[in-house]
Amino acid sequence: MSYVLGVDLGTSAVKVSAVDRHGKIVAQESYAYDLHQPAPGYSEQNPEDWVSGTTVAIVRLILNDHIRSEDIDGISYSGQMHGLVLLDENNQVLRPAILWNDTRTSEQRTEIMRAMGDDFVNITRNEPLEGFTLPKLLWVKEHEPDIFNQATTFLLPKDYLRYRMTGKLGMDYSDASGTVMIDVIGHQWSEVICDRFGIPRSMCPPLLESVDYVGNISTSYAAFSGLDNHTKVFAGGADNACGAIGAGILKSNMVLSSIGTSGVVLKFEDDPTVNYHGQLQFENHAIPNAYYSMGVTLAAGYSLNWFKKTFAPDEDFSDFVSTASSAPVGSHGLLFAPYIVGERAPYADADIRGSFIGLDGTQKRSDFVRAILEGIVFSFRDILDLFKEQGSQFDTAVSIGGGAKSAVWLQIQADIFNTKVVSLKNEQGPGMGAAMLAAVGLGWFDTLADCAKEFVHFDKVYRPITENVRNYQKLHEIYRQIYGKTADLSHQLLNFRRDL
Ligand SMILES: Nc1ncnc2c1ncn2[C@@H]1O[C@H](COP(=O)(O)OP(=O)(O)O)[C@@H](O)[C@H]1O
Ligand SMILES: O=C(CO)[C@@H](O)[C@H](O)COP(=O)(O)O
Repeated sequence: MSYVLGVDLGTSAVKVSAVDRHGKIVAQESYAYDLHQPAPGYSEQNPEDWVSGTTVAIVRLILNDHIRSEDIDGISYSGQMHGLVLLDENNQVLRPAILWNDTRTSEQRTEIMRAMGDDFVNITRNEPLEGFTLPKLLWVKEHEPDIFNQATTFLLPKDYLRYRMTGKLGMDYSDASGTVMIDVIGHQWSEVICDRFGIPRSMCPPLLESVDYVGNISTSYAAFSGLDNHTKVFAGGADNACGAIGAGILKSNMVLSSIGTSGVVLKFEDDPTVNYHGQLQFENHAIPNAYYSMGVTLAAGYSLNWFKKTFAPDEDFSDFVSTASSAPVGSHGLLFAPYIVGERAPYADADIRGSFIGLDGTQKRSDFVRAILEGIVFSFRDILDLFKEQGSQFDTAVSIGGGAKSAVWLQIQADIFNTKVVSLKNEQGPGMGAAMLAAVGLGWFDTLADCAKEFVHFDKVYRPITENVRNYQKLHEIYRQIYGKTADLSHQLLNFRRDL
């Protein structure tokens, strides 16, 4: 037998899938780790937890699922994006990783735009939002100069994991574009940006294509994990790029709707000159010389998790979510705006906070659950509308992530998008994308498109229901007003908390 491993290094857990030459997931193991929020807006993880979690999952694949290490021919990765990992001259981690959903960097964001304005957006094709890596580097430089001065390299989460498994430093373009430090079209670190913000060019790791072979599993990691050092390691990609590949989004008529901790609406870009002026993210793809754009809802599955953890901690997740089907479309007049950790798209506002609007004494808990599912999809619809304003047309939305496990949520997506929604047979978007990078890297297929034909299979189709579409259209008109009408109140309340 011959397998590849797709390592999906997520925010809540790492999932490792063993995939055969036909794209069948023969075994899968995962391991959850903690998120540390030491202050409002802060979000950190210990990089060592990623390494231990991945190793536990691999050991379980070998011992529990009887995947023989000599059969594992390749490994690649899908990684949570943007997180800053700082290493010293001995490649030791200097501080906890500052993650994509950490919003402490509003001042640095303003500073960057003040210094470079549109030039910055023209080079990186993105605004320097709080979640991205450059503002995090500048925050450390300003607030922890001793640490910054010891730093000789920075990496992103899955690059650190790959380093620990191979001893090789590098970063692929799809993840590097999320640092907002590369010239996206020129495919290189931007000297202008590094020089302007005093980031030594030597801190930037070598750039790789996602399918590039970086080396074999090192002897020391093989001894630690039970892997064999014949296993070839390929660079891997940003989770959203891998999610798109694993969901077969290889043409611009399809849109990806991903409900993980964060939510993503993503489009394959045929035209690299399209300009969203930073309102949407524009990134290098894991497919060589291709691009994609996306809008991110910071708290998608996270909103649902928060509600469940707070009000129904002991219930089974699926049972809890399915209670939404006992509430009607529109949740008896309850709307939820999912801005509970700030927002990125379409409102790049780290200080906005969420709301329930239309609370009524007759509403039940099921209305709240449904309102959360609906509010997240209304936020996705806002992003979809931005694509449509630029002339995009879609006939299919492919739904991935934990949220795609729920039939009621899939139907809500079809009704709010007014588009056919499909789920995947192997609901493993990013992990499958990672496995596909290894399969192409090994030469099992010539291109990712060829690999998709063998690996990606659609499952159920959810079609819009006309009456629901009409009602959701009316509700979306109301939902769209929430940001403008609550922004000032949210900002005042956040300042109140900060002053305590
Ligand atoms: N059975 C379920 N039905 C609907 N949503 C679910 C279910 N199980 C988990 N989720 C949602 O999926 C999210 C996790 O998705 P996942 O793609 O695994 O996230 P990540 O890669 O960000 O860790 C959770 O935040 C949760 O809200
Ligand atoms: O910040 C972004 C994309 O720009 C997030 O999508 C992260 O990449 C984390 O994703 P999940 O852990 O929610 O999948």
